[in-house]
Amino acid sequence: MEKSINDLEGSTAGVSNVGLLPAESTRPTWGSKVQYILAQVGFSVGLGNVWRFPYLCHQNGGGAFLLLYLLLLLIIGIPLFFLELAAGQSIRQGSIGVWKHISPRLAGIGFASCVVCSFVALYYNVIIGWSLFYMFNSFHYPLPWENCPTLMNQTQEVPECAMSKPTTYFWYRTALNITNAIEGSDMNWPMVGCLVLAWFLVCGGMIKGIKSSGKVMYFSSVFPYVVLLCFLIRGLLLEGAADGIRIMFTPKLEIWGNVQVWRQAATQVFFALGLGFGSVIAYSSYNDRYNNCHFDAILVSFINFMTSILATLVVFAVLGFRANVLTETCVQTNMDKIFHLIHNGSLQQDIMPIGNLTNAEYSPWYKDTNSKVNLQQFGIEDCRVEVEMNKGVEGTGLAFIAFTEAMTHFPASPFWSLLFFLMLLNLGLSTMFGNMQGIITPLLDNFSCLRKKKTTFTVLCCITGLLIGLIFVQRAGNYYVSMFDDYSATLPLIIVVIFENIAIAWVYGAERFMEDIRGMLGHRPWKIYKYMWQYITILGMIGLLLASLIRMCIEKPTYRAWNEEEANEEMLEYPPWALAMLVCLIVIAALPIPIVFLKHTIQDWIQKKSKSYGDCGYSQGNTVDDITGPIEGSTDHGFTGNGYLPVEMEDFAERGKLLTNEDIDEADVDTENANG
Ligand SMILES: O=C(O)[C@@H]1CCCCN1
Ligand code: NA
Repeated sequence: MEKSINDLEGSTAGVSNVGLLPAESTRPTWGSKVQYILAQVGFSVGLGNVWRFPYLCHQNGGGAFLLLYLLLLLIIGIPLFFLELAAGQSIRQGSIGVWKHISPRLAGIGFASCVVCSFVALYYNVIIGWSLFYMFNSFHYPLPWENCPTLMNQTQEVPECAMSKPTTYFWYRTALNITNAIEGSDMNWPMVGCLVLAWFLVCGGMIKGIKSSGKVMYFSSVFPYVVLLCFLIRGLLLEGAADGIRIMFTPKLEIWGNVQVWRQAATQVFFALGLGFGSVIAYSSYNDRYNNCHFDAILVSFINFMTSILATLVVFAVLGFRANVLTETCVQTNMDKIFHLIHNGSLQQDIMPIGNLTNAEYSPWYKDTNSKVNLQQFGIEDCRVEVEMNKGVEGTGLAFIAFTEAMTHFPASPFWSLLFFLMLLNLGLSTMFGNMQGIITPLLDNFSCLRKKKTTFTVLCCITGLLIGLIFVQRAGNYYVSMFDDYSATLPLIIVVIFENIAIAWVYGAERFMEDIRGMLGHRPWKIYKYMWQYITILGMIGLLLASLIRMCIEKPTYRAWNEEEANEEMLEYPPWALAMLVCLIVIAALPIPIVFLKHTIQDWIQKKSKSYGDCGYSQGNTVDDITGPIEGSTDHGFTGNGYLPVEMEDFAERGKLLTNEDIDEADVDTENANG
């Protein structure tokens, strides 16, 4: 997709400036609608769908979480996704440009988008690195996570592995070589290598573009679905898979009362669609002006949602299988205990069930017997698939542990494993390209001095990303990934999107925006969107923001750590320095918004002052009008004064709309020169 944009940028020379709207005729457009949709899907569908969504679902009540997610997708996700698509398409600029266009004071929203995007890119590439690590390890037969390694010169298994599972051991010890807590700064050198490779791939993709045309894109977007489907079919054939899926779809409605679950569902909506990243805006800005962006919004959201469901089905099928095995072991252990107790006379012979109990029969038998004889006092416990389902598979490792486990049960397991990690690589890289575009494009647009050294700048970005990314490939790196994932990809996103929403619905004007969209679509979009943007999405997000803030204040933030000695996960509190770091993440991401706002407010104030003192030295950026020429008022949708903006702002909006990025940059430079 990068290629198409770059190509288009190069091919604009042949397009003549017809009519009075130079910006519209010089702006490059996508080669085809399919290409554009694939690019949007490629960016939005990513590791989050197979790695983040299933574990959130698993953590937060399965089916009930799914319903909640769908609800929030419909009332917050789609309206805001539509808003970003429409804004990009009508204003036809990258994230910084769009918000600057609405008001220069709001340009900070674009910078904040860039910061959030960089934070995500930093840890996202680490996950790609993990995938590469697993991919390389898939070339062994049997797979290295199939059996526990033995202690040196002995037949005994490594205790940490024997006490957990080979897949868990491989993840925590072999891949991450994780420390017991977030403290400690040893490097995990094999992972450093994988991260270098991951950044190398991203950098290569960014510089060269995807070489062999659209065909690669068709492949890279279809491939993940084929792999997921194969895995689903294979997964469904495993025993207990149906139970897993049944449990997933059984809504635990009580979680609807938990504000934190709402918060997690909503942030996942933002993360999945890429709201607030700026990449969506950048892509849609290359659209034809009359493209049906409402249809796109619904289509892309739908594909994204279905992908999450598909991935979750696979994960839950596998979890069900795993729970089935665990339950079997549990039943066996307890039956052995009962047998011994009867043998030494502690229990009556008649409670012993006749024949072997299946997993499904055990629990009813247990309940029935327990009401007659207190089995618990003998240390005999209930065994239920539902309970086993929740054991030990939470947090970021879920997909890696669950999937790797599944693959060991397939014939030709290394092949499947390779396929799976190739798929992750595929999903991750296309999203990383979108992310990098979300960082690099607005910066190049905004700082024209960088534009001549685009390649150097791209390489520098990647190297910086790699260097900062080294914190994630320490032995404690996984804990930083969780921290970034929990805090930098959540609260700041909400803040950015709230401001985006306010900027369009209240600064620019929802009615005006609706009219703009009418101009693009040919008909007015459903009226409900207006009310959504004006009230519902904003209130929803403010509620979310408050929920997140309150949680941060009353609840000590914790993280899931691996304890080597106990071979078990435990929740630990962040040390003070980590808390400080976490707060910094949020503050740094949100800071550009007030800074730019203040900068422009103060500048305007100074300008007004100097004007009222009759200072003629200042030219109010009128150079822009000279560039663009007259405005075609009648066919111009919405930007003619209808009282929503203060006059100066409206003026700016009018001018901005008719400019190419280059013009705006020149105008900025001119203004700055004039000011200086
Ligand atoms: O769900 C994902 O993996 C991506 C992350 C970046 C934004 C779009 N969605
Ligand atoms: Na992707």
